[in-house]
Amino acid sequence: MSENTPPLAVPEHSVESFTRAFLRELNYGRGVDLDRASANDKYYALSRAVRHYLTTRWLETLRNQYRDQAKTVAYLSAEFLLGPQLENALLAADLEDIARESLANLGLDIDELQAVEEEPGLGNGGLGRLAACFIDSLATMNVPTVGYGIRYEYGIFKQTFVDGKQVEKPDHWLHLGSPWELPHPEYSVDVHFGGHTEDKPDGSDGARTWIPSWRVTAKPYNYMVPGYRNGRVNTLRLWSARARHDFDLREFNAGEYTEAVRARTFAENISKVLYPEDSTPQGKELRLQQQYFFVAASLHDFIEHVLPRDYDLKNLPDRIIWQLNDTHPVIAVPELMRILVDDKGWDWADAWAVTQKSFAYTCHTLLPEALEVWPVDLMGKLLPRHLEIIYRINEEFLEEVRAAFPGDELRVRRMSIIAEQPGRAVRMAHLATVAGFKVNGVAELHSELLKDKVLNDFAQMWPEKFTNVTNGVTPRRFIRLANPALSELITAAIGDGWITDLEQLRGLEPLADDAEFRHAFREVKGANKRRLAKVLMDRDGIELAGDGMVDAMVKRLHEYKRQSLKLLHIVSLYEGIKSGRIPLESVTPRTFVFGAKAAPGYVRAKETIELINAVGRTINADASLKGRLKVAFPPNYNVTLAEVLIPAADLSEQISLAGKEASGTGNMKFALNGALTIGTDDGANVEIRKLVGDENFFLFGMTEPEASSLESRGYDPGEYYESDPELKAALNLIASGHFTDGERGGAVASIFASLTERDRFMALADFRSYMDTQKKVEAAYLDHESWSRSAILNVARSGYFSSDRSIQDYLDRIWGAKPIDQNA
Ligand SMILES: [N-]=[N+]=N[C@]1([C@H](N)O)O[C@H](CO)[C@@H](O)[C@H](O)[C@H]1O
Repeated sequence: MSENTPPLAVPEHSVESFTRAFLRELNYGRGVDLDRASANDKYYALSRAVRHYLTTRWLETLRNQYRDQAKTVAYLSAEFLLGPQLENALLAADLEDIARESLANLGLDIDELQAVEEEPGLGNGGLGRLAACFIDSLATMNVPTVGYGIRYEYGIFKQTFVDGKQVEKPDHWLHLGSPWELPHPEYSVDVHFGGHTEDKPDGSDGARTWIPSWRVTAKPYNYMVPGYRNGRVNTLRLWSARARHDFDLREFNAGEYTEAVRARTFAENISKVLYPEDSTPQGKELRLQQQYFFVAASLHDFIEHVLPRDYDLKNLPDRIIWQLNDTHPVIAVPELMRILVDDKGWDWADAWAVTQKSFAYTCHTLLPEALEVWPVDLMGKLLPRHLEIIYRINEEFLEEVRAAFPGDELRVRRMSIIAEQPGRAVRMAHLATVAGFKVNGVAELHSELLKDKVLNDFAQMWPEKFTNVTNGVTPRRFIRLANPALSELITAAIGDGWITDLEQLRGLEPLADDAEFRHAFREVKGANKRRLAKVLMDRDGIELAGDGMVDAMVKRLHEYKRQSLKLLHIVSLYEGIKSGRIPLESVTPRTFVFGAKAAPGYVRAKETIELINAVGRTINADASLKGRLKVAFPPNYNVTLAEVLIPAADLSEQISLAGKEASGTGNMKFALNGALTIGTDDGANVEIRKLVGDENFFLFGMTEPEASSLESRGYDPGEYYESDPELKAALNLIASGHFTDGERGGAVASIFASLTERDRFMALADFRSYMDTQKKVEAAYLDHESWSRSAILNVARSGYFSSDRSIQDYLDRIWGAKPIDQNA
């Protein structure tokens, strides 16, 4: 900092100074008076006032980062499901009470202003939310970090229900602008596409010249990522696509008005909208454009804008680690090779040596269809130079395979980065595994299955490359912000150290045996249920079963997650009551809460939503059930709703077929908020059960080995349908059109057929075990003391599932970056 730059003063932490900052932003920032200000004006002014308190730390962090040139983690992710920003900024800046009092003095209710915020829905589900939790932990743990992603103009669609069917609405989250982003057009980067390549006569080994045919401008928007009261504010840099020239005057003058703006719309399409698929990639060209767009801009930004001019890129791996969040950013590998060989004139071998030390890859799935492959024609048309580089990487890699496994051409074909069947295509997971120096799964079981099955050939060749880092969630958002009542109870008992050291929750274990604490714990859960009931009534006119069990299943709608199995439980219970098989008074009052978006093109998923709503409508309208059973399916499940729903739950449904859910993170959030889990031994459920204890977890269903051996033996769902009368009765009731005004076709017919004929994810095979375990749940719930005891032990023993612990594992096992104390 040059001597004549006066140090930036941190605003005083007082109601008076906060009020001044708020009014200054309102008057000078928004140009309005308090009595004429709109809700958005007040929300904007409030957000900007809070930003003041964090900006000084932000600038200090950036200044120190340039000064120290410390090793930085660059988290490359096509998705960041950030959630509401204001509440998190207030918490990080320790301004909650000050802001609340300051606004109250002005006759304003801070909760009302917070509700104005449109949450940035820049992600689909677990993968995007994990990225957001991780950058929160990296900042709170003082790790120099930059998150790189895309500033989609339209985030994940808004879900509405019309006659129970999902109807998507565009999520124009920026229509009122966002007070949390700072554009930096001066750091814009040109990103090229298309064209062809030519020899580079005097070039270094492997160098060629790329003649692109078109380009767009990547404009960066910076977002603050504040650490929790530690003086560090890291940066999330999201790129927005712009045409080089917004407007072509020549075209306009020639009267080609549409032509004049064509380039602009074309370019802006790249960051227009998030692809709404979760675990089933869209092979569309625009998707590959999006991936290359943000990756190319990010690499250029760091190498050309962050590193000192004369930085020797040979040392790049000591200065930055590029973490690849799934295969979406893997095109970064040939991009770095292109920069080093074509632009910097390095020899291929030197470039490859640095590239192999610069990237690490996190795989988030086990579903073969979720592994991205790009047809070579499409890659060759859009990124001709990158395809050439991938071919050479593959060539040299297959030489290595042949050397390690002489004569095993089948292995060579299996491992090749280029698939030959059904069409020639680039296997992005193979490219990531060949180039990455570390490959990790996101839960112990997942990482084992990656080594034993999905990437087994690679694990045999490079066993040391494979590791595991079990996912985690940030306790700042998912306990402290989402569940203030529980936070106060915990802090009163063990202090507030748990917020940044979640293992301290262990201190609660003895209190599980304390009747008074159990009572207080139930009071908190009860209050959270009443809060949820009010939100669902105000938001969607939905009623909960008065003071009953809240049984929640909230996650994307996907057949492997088995919302259909949950539905079979509800229908079987209902059928049992209606047929007299189950006495109504023996049924524990229960509300089945669903939250789930289906990818717009995923027909079976949308049919399942339709059927859940149909069953819900019938049950909720059935007076004979005396309100004992309720189905609540609030539309548009997102981070904001999760923060109200999860703290209110008693039972967490984690019922995927074993071997299909890589990890899950909702399961962790529920356990940390005192819900008991009914689940299979899948993903992170296995580690949750191990830590909380079998007696505090409702395990059911086949294990992964049992499921895969049933599959290999040939699974016939019809056998289960025929042999289990309760199952048959439930399926037949659905098929009869009972829930669909007699309609037996459409969703009813296709779901009945898919479950009784194919049932790829074996819902019918696990039905009996699930039903029997649900009976254990009912019995256990009747004993409130033992239930609360188990719930408290779930909280106390789930500290491991903090994303801070995940980040420490990444630091220890993969990154080698170090926390840098800002205040040192
Ligand atoms: N894509 N993807 N993968 C997922 C989730 N659907 O986003 O990533 C999440 C984050 O790793 C996992 O918890 C989850 O099991 C997995 O299916």
